[in-house]
Amino acid sequence: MFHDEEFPPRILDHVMKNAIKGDVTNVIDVIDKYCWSVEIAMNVGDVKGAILDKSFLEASPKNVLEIGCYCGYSALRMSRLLKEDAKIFTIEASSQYADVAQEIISFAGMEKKVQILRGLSDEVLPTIAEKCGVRTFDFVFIDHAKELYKRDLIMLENLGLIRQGTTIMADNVIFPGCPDYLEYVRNSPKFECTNYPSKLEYCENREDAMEKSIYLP
Ligand SMILES: C[S@@+](CC[C@H](N)C(=O)[O-])C[C@H]1O[C@@H](n2cnc3c(N)ncnc32)[C@H](O)[C@@H]1O
Ligand SMILES: [Mg+2]
Repeated sequence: MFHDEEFPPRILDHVMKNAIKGDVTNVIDVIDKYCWSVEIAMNVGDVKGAILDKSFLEASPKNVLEIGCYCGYSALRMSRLLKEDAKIFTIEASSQYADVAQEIISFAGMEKKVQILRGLSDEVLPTIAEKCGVRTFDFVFIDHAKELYKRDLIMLENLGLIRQGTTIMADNVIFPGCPDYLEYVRNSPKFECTNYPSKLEYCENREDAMEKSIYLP
């Protein structure tokens, strides 16, 4: 259901034909309408997206990291809420998906606000600070392979890429789920956690949730 490799070119084509160039909110709406009515995709979606938006606004971040860009949907959502001098760095392992995301982000006019970093997270993270000129991230959205959430959060800690007060939002903590990540953040005195129950993207009856963890080492 979630790994149709032909979805990204289809959504790109749909956006190009139906969305308004340079209108990021319209691009997001066009993607949501398509995913509700034609086919489901693994974007965070509009329902959990509203939870992401709220946490993002509360954090008011300057440097944002996303792990798992896919077609650029969540990066575009966050880009609408960015402060003037702020930027999103989003890591994507698949070059096919990264190509599509770049086209959609540019179509929406957000290419200066969102930078895609191509490669596997564990290969990108060790050099990200130097490459991107960022010391620490203020907000992190984790939404890639569920079994890697914990590993990559520990990597962010060990590399010193998160600071006192950094907000970490993790998607799909119920479905597909990331039990080892939840166990780690909830039992660590370094994180203050809040769970946001919701539904799986573009589904009305499957439970999912996001987990917010504030880093307080
Ligand atoms: C759920 S999708 C991201 C959805 C996106 N955040 C959104 O809401 O629009 C997960 C993405 O993570 C990518 N991914 C999986 N493992 C990865 C890794 N180790 N490093 C970087 N990207 C990875 C996949 O190729 C896929 O595009
Ligand atoms: Mg997700």
